Amino acid sequence: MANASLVIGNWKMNGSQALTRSMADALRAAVPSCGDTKVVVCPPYTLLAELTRHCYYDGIAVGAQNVNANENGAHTGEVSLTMLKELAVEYVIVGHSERRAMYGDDNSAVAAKVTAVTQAKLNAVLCVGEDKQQYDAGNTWQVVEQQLQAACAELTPEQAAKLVVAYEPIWAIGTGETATPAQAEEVHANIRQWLVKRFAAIGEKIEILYGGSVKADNAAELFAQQHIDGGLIGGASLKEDQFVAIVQAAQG
Ligand SMILES: O=C[C@H](O)COP(=O)(O)O
Repeated sequence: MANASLVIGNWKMNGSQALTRSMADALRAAVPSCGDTKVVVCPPYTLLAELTRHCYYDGIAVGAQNVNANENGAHTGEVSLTMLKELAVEYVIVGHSERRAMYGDDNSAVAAKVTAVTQAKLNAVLCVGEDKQQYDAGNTWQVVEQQLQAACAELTPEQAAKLVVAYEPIWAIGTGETATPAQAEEVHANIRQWLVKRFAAIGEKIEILYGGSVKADNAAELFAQQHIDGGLIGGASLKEDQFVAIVQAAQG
């Protein structure tokens, strides 16, 4: 049994055709069979086709970092779910804190995206998490609960089966400052309780990932926590050796 069932790399606005190929090769060589751990790589849109060409085999899936909830039409610069599906994308990150803070993804936009992604039968990776000020004020759970409530307001249990939740304390993203395993575990346990209350049996099965400065040297301890089902990895997912080591820590 793996320590963690899902590891997702979020390249953000980084990467190249060359990194796409070398990451695919590194993962293929180091983790030829990912066993119980699913590995997903989310590069920028422009690299999706290249990644699909190199990674389209069991165990490694392709993900996108965002999507437009509309089906098609006059939305200059946007990308639809149909377009992502044509590239064999299986996962879509929704509501990342960087999009919430810089690109206007408020709770209602996030809810529309989660609904659209799960309706299209892709996996929506819903990001939630508090900022430093909210953390210092002791409001972590209040913030996370509000984000969950807003994003899941319209979801049916069938759609919830395609949901993944990523808890990412904003103060730990790209800062090198990580929530301790115990801190993360406490929030994850609350998220699990909330999901079960909201979606009954399906809530037990929704994967809950931790994100925020996960590296090769802290991954195993985080993944060992009861309610941490895997990781959403930023910076370390751009380095082949780091990302492979994190996947191996997930495999146990
Ligand atoms: O999506 C990934 C998260 O924002 C975590 O990023 P990080 O691992 O660079 O802290």
